Amino acid sequence: MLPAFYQSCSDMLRKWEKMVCTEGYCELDVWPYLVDLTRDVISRSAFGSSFKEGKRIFQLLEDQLVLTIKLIQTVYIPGWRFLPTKTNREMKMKHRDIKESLREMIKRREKAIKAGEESNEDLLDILVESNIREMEAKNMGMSIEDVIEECKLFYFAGQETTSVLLVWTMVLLARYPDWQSKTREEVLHVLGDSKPDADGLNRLKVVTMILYEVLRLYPPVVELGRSVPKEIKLGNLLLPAGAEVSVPILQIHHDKDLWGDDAREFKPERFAEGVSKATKSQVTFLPFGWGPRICIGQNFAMMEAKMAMAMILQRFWFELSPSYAHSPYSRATLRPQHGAQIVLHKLGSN
Ligand code: HEM
Repeated sequence: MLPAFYQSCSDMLRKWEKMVCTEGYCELDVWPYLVDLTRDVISRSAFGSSFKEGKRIFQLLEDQLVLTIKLIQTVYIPGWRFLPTKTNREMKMKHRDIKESLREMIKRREKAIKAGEESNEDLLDILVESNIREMEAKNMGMSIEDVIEECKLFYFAGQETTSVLLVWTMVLLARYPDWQSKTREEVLHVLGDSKPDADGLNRLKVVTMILYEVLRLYPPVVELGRSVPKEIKLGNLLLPAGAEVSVPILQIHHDKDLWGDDAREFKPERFAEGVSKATKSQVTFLPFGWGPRICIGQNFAMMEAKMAMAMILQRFWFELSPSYAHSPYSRATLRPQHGAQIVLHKLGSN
């Protein structure tokens, strides 16, 4: 996955470098760039060589989500979704487009795999390969609908969450210049100005501390929902079957009883000796969830974030713009409501 991370980060940073090249600095809202970056990464990782086509499919999925939210926000009338309204027709057209494009891609991949061509090692190849094996062994496998659902899950679970982590990391490093310098020192010490590799990224201890502290203060997913299928005793609580339980990640991460009086402060040093020391081995840090449904993309996200931050710090120093208004708000994830206006300076300029 590292080449995908590197390629996408380079594409974004090339744009930033162009913007700062005349004056040595520029002001920009980094949020849309970071959203684009993580979208690019997930498209490359899921669709590999068919990256451009994959990106178009993800755009269609995004459009569908916007239309779905629009439908949810209107008055519910039973049977309405079957009427040929403009929104319903648009939804259908997009669904058909996604299905046809994926069907074409899958067919091409199946043909290539059966002809013994080398795997792209992307999500689509893994799905198609395992499907071929299932079909051969049990004569049953995934339908196009199943593949669409898997692609949707990866896209929505893996894209916005990571851009949220990156945007709050930039905001906090801009707000705490000492930590920004410390982090850059480490990056330059470990990686110099060369291309980050897996070994180098794994040695970035301060960057990891920063990312954990950002995930604690601004967890991209603020709460988890769970249904209780059958009655269960949980400590002193008796939860009846059918109950809906919410795990308030944001509140747990900000709880003074669990984290101390400085729970609301940005103190990356609390993670200096890892997560278990910081949490005294209790389940109090759960940005990626916990238990059997824990995020399967957590290592992917951490490596992607390390690559992006290392490459940004190798090239720029940055501060918050006076036009930045701090307003985290939760809309599926914990986003910056008014964007993240940052003044970027080319490293070496004042
Ligand atoms: C900072 C980034 C990320 C955060 C904070 C995050 C957080 C989470 C959380 C809280 C869950 C729910 C766990 C639960 O229900 O207990 C989850 C599930 C999941 N995540 Fe992530 N995630 C991130 C990045 C990613 C990435 C990059 C991918 C894919 C490449 C990914 C794929 C998934 C999938 C497939 C699930 C569903 C797992 C299941 O239901 O078994 N996530 N994630």
